[in-house]
Amino acid sequence: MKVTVVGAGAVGATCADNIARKELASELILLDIKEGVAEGKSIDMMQTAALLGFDTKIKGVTNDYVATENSDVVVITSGLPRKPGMTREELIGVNAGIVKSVTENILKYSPNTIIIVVSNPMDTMNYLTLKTSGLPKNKIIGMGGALDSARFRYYLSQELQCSPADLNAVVVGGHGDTTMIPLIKHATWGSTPVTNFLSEEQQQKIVAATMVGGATLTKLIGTSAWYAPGAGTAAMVESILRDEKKLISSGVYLEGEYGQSDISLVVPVTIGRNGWEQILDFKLSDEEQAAFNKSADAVRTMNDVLKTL
Ligand SMILES: NC(=O)c1ccc[n+]([C@@H]2O[C@H](COP(=O)([O-])OP(=O)(O)OC[C@H]3O[C@@H](n4cnc5c(N)ncnc54)[C@H](O)[C@@H]3O)[C@@H](O)[C@H]2O)c1
Ligand SMILES: O=C(O)C[C@H](O)C(=O)O
Repeated sequence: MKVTVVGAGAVGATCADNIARKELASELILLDIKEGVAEGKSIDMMQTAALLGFDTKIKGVTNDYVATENSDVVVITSGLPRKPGMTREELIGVNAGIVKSVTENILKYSPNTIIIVVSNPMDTMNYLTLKTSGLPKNKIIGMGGALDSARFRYYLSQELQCSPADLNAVVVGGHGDTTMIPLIKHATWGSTPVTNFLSEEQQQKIVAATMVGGATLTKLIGTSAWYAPGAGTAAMVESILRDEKKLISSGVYLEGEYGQSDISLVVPVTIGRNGWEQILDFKLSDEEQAAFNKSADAVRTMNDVLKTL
């Protein structure tokens, strides 16, 4: 199997590192526009192979799309990250141009690939990739829910003093500070609702912390996060290449599901060899559906900005 990761920055390199360590692919191409960066990081990672014992061959290239030919999966992480105080949406002007040109270049050499979009603002970048590529909708998947749901489980586990591995918790909506919706009433510990163990105040605190999870880290670090984003993206690559059909909430193109159409939003989906395969209907309450519709309005406003660029 062959995977290409575009963007050898913090998230792209971490994602590549996770893919190699798990031996998800035999061949891994890391591509960046900055001369030498992808080459250097690839050699650095390959020098861990003797220590970690993986067989994946990682090759770094500077803007050489020929090397990406016949990729089974392509991950797009190229683009600017936000700085403290910024929203993800403020990145649209620069990142839309980058994501569009990367998608066009990728398709020249891998016309049937599955694309995972990471660059922000993810919901709009995923929509843009779908419209630019003309690929079937199942082959374009936005990474955001994998990360936000992992953060949700982290904050729940801190409050419950339990293992995040024992928690099932899903975030839907947009991948934005105000658009994501951690579905706390659907979250379980074992098979019991977490709400049985948490006061209303604790629940609100967890939901609020999850929603600004990315902004909190950006403020602390000075740029946005990469360990969990890289791991979340690699988990999606794993579910595709191993045909695991794992339930991973992800950005997908909706055609009536969850009451929305002609938009990419994060919903619970299974991910397997065909890309995203099924959308699960979580039967949102009226209040949750209203929040989902509000997120859709905000994301649609950003999608409209694409027409002005
Ligand atoms: N969806 C999510 O959950 C999520 C999580 C984390 C980061 N992100 C987003 O991912 C993107 C990358 O974040 P990062 O922290 O890795 O940033 P970074 O600055 O460390 O890396 C970005 C890389 O993209 C490269 N690049 C820019 N234009 C390119 C082009 N045309 N072709 C190839 N490479 C190009 C840059 O040279 C740089 O190496 C940002 O937009 C960030 O907001 C999204
Ligand atoms: O917060 C960001 O801007 C990056 C990413 O979307 C995240 O949630 O970590």
